[in-house]
Formats: sequence, structure tokens, C-alpha cells
Amino acid sequence: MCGIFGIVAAGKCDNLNILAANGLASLQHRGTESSGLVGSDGVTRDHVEIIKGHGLVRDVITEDNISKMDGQSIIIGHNRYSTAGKKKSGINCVQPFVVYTAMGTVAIAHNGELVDAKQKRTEVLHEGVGLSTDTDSELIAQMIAKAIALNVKCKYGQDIGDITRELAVTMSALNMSYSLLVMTFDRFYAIRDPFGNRPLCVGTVISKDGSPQAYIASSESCALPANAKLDFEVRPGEIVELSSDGIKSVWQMKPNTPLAMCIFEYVYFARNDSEIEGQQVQTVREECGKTMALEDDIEADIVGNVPDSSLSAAIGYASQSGITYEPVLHRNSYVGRSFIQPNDEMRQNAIKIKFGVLKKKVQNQRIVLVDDSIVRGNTMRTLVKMLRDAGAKEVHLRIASPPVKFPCFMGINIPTSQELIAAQKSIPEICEYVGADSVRYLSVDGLVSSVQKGIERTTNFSPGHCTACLTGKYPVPINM
Ligand SMILES: O=P(O)(O)OC[C@H]1O[C@H](OP(=O)(O)OP(=O)(O)O)[C@H](O)[C@@H]1O
Ligand SMILES: NC(=O)CC[C@H](N)C(=O)O
Ligand code: SF4
Ligand SMILES: [Mg+2]
Repeated sequence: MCGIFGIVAAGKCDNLNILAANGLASLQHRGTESSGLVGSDGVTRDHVEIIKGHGLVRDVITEDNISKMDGQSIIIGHNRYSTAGKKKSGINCVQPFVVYTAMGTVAIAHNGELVDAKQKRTEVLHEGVGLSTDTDSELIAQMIAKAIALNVKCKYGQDIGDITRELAVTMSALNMSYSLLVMTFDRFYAIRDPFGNRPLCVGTVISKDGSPQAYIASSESCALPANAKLDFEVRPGEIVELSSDGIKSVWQMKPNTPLAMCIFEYVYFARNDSEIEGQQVQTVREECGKTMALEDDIEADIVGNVPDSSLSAAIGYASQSGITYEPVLHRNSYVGRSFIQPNDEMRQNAIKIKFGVLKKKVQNQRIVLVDDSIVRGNTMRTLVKMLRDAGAKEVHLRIASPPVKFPCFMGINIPTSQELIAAQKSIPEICEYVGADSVRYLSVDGLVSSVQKGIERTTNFSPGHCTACLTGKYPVPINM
């Protein structure tokens, strides 16, 4: 899924670099493999400052190197959760990508995955463009550079930081999925694919005197600083320009595309304190928990959850069912999210050291254990055993999303059904494999209705969500 964050100063803004680093740190949950910041001083057309590296934001952007971004008036950044390209590849896969184009330097930060990357890669290579990585995001950068080159004549003497048309041409020719930031020397653009598959929002940092201090585009609103307001979520297919002059919607691509916002952003990826489609993510998750309880009839003593992301669903389940919520597991906060680790060895290692059981709470208890999802089954297998070893009488798993049975090609690293436990086993087999007393999932209708319940509908807007990993119905044809 990746986190993208961009900021441009409205006027003088001494702490732009700190705001950028903090913003990226607030999107850490979207990717932990690598981070990067690229800055422009707003004047020089062929120079950018770059900080990049593997690891967490705090390891890559340090007190020592952040001063490199002093004096920059625009900065874009990226946290990577790799879906394309070699997972352990070198520094050249770390985003934002920087390309030197006919009109000056351009940097891009991409969240998503191009479903037609293979075909586009062949096209780009046959045009004589050499690529330095095997990621889909580099293709976008090269295609933008080409569009700029083709339009270069009519650009001389004009406002050359403006590449709206080049972006509209390039991005309309690409299928899903992308939420994208593109920086030229004096502005940056925030773009969402016409399906609206990945989230992207825009906000303004307000200074003490009430004037705008900086303008931000971010994967999620949780990364806006406390003195910022969320202006709007970028519309599917919209190109928004952010510069020292403010925020401007400059293009709308393919307005009649059926929406396919990733429903898993609500289930797992996004942070509870973010707003997506006008809804608090926490509230949607509570709603999922309530719906799950309405679909259920189990008798139990307590409701517990698998920290972190399922807490809200457990709260919803407990309030609807009337069964008391009790914390049953402690999550070591020094261990990252296991699902977004790049390989199974790292995922298994993370799970091993991540949880501790609250023994006195679970002894002799019939527990409803809520999690937001079972994907590969790694987490649940470990946890049910730990709870039983600690003396739990019964463990009933309640999963606040339907079984994940199909691969994702749009930005989540589940490329084959072989690795998905629900694609390989029936629900009774899963129950036996993880050692639970019962397993029950939220229905697809239950999830969709819980997610869409609070979305405001207008004559021009009705919601639409991708549920492909749950239903096998992909928003676009996939060449597997
Ligand atoms: O079935 P699996 O393949 O094990 O994956 C599913 C688990 O992974 C995720 O948690 P994760 O540890 O990534 O993050 P969290 O701490 O935010 O819940 C998700 O919330 C499930 O708990
Ligand atoms: N999860 C993502 O958004 C990944 C972005 C891009 N496809 C990469 O692998 O770097
Ligand atoms: S297939 Fe699943 S994870 Fe991928 S975009 Fe669709 S809902 Fe999201
Ligand atoms: Mg979890």
C-alpha cells in the first residue's frame, strides 16, 4: 500500500523539513521497507535534494541528515511496502523516483500497483528507454518524462513547472492503481486513479495568525499536523496542483469510471484516526464488529482481540453482543506490523515476539477472539496455541472481514492464491489448522454495508469498493 506525503510552503516556512519527516512517520503503518524525501528549493529547475534509505523513517531521516532539506520549499516523501520489483532490491527501488526530463527535474512517489505494468514495461523498453529497476513506479516516471519531451516545444517560454497536460495524458493511459505525487521545481501534483483505489487527501497547515503556512497531500489524514485542516479527499481521477499559491483542482480524468476504492483500507491498512470517504476509520471498524455480532450467536464469557488493528471491531462486537470486552493479548510496540513484512520468514519472526498473553484474564474463559483478517493464517495459528497454553477454555475466532481467497494486483503483496489460507482450506479446515473451537467471518454483504453505511451519497456520487480479494470480482480484467 505505501505511504505518500508531500508539502509545499505557502510563504516562509522554516520547519518544512520537520513537517515532512513527521508526516512520513505518521504514515509508517503503510510501509516499513524504505523511506525517502526529495526536496526542491522552488527556483532551481535541475536540482533536488535527496534523503533515501532502507528501514523505518526514523532510521532513514535523522537529526544529522534532515538539514539537507533546509531551504527547500517543496518536499515529497514515500514509505515503501513493495509489491512490484525485487523485494530486497537496492537503493534504486527506494522512492521517490527522480528523473531528469527535458523540462527539468521531476520526482514521483507512488502508492499502488499498475495492473498493466508488464505490457507498459515492454512498451517503454521498446521505445529505447532503459530502466534501472523492475518496479512499476519507475515506469510512471519514465512515461511522464516522455510526455514532457513530446510537448517540450510548446513549453518554452511558458510556465514550465506546470505539467498538468503531460500528467493527464500519461496517467489516463495507465490503468489502476495509483495514488501519486509528482513534483516539478516549483509545485507538486496529487493524483488519484479514476477508480479511486488508494486514498489521498489534501490539507492546509494554518499558522498562528490564521494564514496558510503550507499545503499538504497525504495518503491519509492522520499525517496532517495538529494545526492543519483537512481540505478534501482527492476525487477519483482528479489531478490537484499544490504550490505556494494554494491548492487547485486542475484536471478530471475519466469521470464516469465505476469506483473501486480498496475495501481493505478500512479492514486493515488505514489508521483509525484517518478519515476516508468522509468517515472515521475507527467508526467503520466498530460498525463491522457490530454487524459481525448481529450475524453471530455464540455464547462466551469475554470478547478479546488481536492487537492492534482489530480493537475497534472488537469494541463494536462487544457492544452489540453484550459480552464484556477484556484485553487478552499484549502487543509489543517495538515490533512492527507482521503482514507488511516482505517475506514469510520475517513475518513469522515478527509474530513470534509480538504477543504476550494476559494469563489471569484468559484462564477458564470462553473467549471470542476478534481479528480484522486472516490472510496467511500465521498470526492465528500462533495465538490460539498461546491462549490455550495459558488456560483458555474455548477460543472462538471472529474475523471482521470475509475469507481472503483471491490475489491482489493493485498494491497489496498477496500475488498468489497458494499463500492464502482461505483459498486452500475450507472454514472447518481452517478452524482445525489454527486449533480454534469455531471460526466465523463477516459476510461480504455485511462488510460492504458496514463500510458504505456512513458515506454521504449525492446525485453525482454513490460509493463503490473493490472486494476482489474476497469475491474474485476484479475492477479491471487481469492478465494472470
Ligand atoms: O493471517 P496473517 O497472514 O497472519 O495476517 C493477518 C494478520 O496480520 C495483520 O496484523 P499485523 O500484525 O500486520 O498488524 P497490526 O498489528 O496493525 O494488526 C492483521 O491485522 C492480522 O492480525
Ligand atoms: N504498495 C505500494 O503502493 C507499492 C508501490 C510500488 N508498486 C512499489 O512496489 O514500490
Ligand atoms: S483486491 Fe483486496 S486488497 Fe486488493 S485492492 Fe481489492 S480489496 Fe484491496
Ligand atoms: Mg493484526
